[in-house]
Amino acid sequence: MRVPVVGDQPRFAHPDDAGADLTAAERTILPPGARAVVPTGVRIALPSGTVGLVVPRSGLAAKHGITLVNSPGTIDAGYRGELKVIVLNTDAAQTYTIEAGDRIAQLIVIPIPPVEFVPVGELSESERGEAGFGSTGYTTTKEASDGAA
Ligand SMILES: O=c1ccn([C@H]2C[C@H](O)[C@@H](COP(=O)(O)OP(=O)(O)OP(=O)(O)O)O2)c(=O)[nH]1
Ligand SMILES: [Mg+2]
Repeated sequence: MRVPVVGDQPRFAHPDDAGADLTAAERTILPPGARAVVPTGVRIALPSGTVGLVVPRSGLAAKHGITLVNSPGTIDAGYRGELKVIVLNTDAAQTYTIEAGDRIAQLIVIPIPPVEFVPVGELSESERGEAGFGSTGYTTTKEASDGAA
């Protein structure tokens, strides 16, 4: 799939990577617990029938506690504005500084089917039914009776 881009990214670090790296266009200082909307300076035109998902980089998350507030961020195919990354410093003590040019997140492009929501009186039955929110239990030792719905 070819995706028109204005700007010099996103870039795949390896040919078979799912995520293409997005870089910060400006320096951003993140004290503990702070969030910021970081511009990337890039605009793209995703093909109809696809969505872009902005997801965290695991290295930044594991080493510095940097994640995304809205993970995954949704890039609509029709969006032509600048891609922005809403970063969050989850570290309790360390300030983290993003420098211009740093890779701060990655963009995954996936196909999505056309969807139409159709009102009906009743839904079809399924094995799960309405059970959720931990209904199958949490660990091998805790049971489903732990307050799950
Ligand atoms: O991490 C993100 C998330 C979104 N966007 C851009 C692309 C997306 O198509 C648009 C709208 O995003 P979303 O639908 O998540 O935000 P909203 O709050 O629902 O805004 P809107 O009312 O414009 O849909 O903002 C980004 O640049 N980065
Ligand atoms: Mg929206």
